[in-house]
Amino acid sequence: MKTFKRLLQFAQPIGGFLTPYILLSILGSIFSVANFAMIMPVLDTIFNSLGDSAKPEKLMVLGDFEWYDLTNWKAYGYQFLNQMIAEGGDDAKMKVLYYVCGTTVIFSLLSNLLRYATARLREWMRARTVARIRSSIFDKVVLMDNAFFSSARKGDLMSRATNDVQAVEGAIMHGITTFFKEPIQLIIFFYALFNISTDLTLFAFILIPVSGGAISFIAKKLKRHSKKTQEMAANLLSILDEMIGGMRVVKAFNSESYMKEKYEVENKRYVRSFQKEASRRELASPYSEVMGGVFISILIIKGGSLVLTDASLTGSEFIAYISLFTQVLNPAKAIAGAIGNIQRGLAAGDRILEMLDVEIEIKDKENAKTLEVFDDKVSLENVSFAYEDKKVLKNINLDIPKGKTVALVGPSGGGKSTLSDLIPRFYDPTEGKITIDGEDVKDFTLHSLREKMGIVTQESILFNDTIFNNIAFGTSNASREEVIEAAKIANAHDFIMAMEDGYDTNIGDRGMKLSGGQRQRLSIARAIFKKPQILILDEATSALDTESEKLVQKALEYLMQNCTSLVIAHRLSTIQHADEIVVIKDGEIVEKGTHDHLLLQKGVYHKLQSMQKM
Ligand SMILES: Nc1ncnc2c1ncn2[C@@H]1O[C@H](COP(=O)(O)OP(=O)(O)OP(=O)(O)O)[C@@H](O)[C@H]1O
Repeated sequence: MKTFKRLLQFAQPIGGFLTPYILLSILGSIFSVANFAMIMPVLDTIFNSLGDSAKPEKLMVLGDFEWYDLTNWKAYGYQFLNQMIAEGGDDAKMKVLYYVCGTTVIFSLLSNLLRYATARLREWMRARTVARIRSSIFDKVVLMDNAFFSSARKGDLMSRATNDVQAVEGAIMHGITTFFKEPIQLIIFFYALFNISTDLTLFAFILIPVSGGAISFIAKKLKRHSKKTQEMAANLLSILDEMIGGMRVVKAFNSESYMKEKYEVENKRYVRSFQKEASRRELASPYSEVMGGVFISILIIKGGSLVLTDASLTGSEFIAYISLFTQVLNPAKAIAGAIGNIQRGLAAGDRILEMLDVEIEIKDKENAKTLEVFDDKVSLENVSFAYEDKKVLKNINLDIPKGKTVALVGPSGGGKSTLSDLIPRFYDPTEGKITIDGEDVKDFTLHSLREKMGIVTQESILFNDTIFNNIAFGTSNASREEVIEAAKIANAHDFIMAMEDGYDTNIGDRGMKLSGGQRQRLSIARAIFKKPQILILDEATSALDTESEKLVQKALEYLMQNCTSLVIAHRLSTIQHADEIVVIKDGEIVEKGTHDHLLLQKGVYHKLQSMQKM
């Protein structure tokens, strides 16, 4: 119930929807009852019991009787029909029949029009609510800490945002119908049934809880199973996602059958789980059908005895009662069917809410300041960092003075990328702090902090969009001149102009239509376009051939002149001119100094240099 309530909050403001929805449902149910009640005059006309009754002493006048007592409405209607018969000629009864059937058609039309209107309202509500859930998920994912993405599988996230949202969609639709519409229908139908026969309806009431108890028992079992099935669907999606992402490797290593097998195993587990769940869910419907059959039979026996022995019920009333009762079963069945669906949706809803509830650790603190200008230096003070339990950086002290270039070098896995991730706060240090001009970076808003930084990573991360939009990424009113200028500095202009649509060429998913070097030059252009004050280059030129590397290197050097830069490089030739070179090994700074100074030391840097020369 808590989950459902929270999901319903996405439907706010719900008042504007519920009032017309409930009103339309009430009206629809009234016309539906009236429609079924018309069977009484039809039967009474055909079986000749109309027109035989003695003339009443005083004619009933509309508005003169209690409107809530349906027997009065029946008497009024019969009085009207009797008059028609009394005043009509030989074919009066036939005319009455036409009249009654015409009215039935009108009632039927009205009740169905109203049903259609409620369905439209419900669909509108559902679409709006689900769109909001989807947006909330996206908004949350955008804000999530990087740490979340290393521990959670992408497929699982995707599955929550697609399959689970779909299941919730079904649950919301059924939920709205079940909680707001069907009970109204049930009340109105039961009101009519009580008016026809109190005895028979009281009797029916005894039977209902028996089936209700059994249905909720099935539903409970269903929920337990559901969560497992959703998780398996997420696994399937994960494997597919991994396979598509790693297609080249899968093919190059002839691992198609390995992947297929992996997928098949998971697919079979999913099917088994799904079947188990479906067989339980589908049980609800035949089960309620059978219960319905048993119900009706028992009612016919009881009602028949009221007609035959007691004579407290007329034949036409009895038939109308039974046909109305079959309609009562519809909302009751809908509720039973919906319980399963709602349980399924709630299990999915739990998974969605779990994701929305993930605590975001890297966020603006209260009263965070805007980082206006950067004047002096970026400092790492006794910084240590661990990915969960794995300590990756140990007690790092480092200054990056304004306008200078500091290079990080060292053996693979030493912690260079991790260190560079701490400055834009992709992660926060586990110990120590990072300051800009003496102030903790945590005191600044994330937006103003990251606004000052340009980052180019080993992997060029591009989006399925035009070249122009990829360079001007995140800026809505970028000028063409500025974009072109950035591309020229990054040595990307020429290859862009050689493409079919120039800057308006779409580069495909993650820039698939470009070569590795072209992708890298675009991400450099993107960083240049931002005119950053602090530049972080993590293997920014690794995917370039020697020729373009030289050109890009020049561009970067030009850029670095005006920037404060932190450069990570494996190829030491690219950072020889850095103001300071910092050697990181196993999470610790082992050497620091200029190129010449470090060579003289004959330590790790010297060793790395000699290895690259070989
Ligand atoms: N998201 C992560 N979760 C857990 N451990 C990680 C994560 N990212 C990196 N590591 C680990 O942290 C250590 C440092 O990694 P990092 O990428 O910072 O090293 P690096 O010096 O940049 O390496 P390379 O030069 O190969 O890029 C490695 O042992 C790596 O396995």
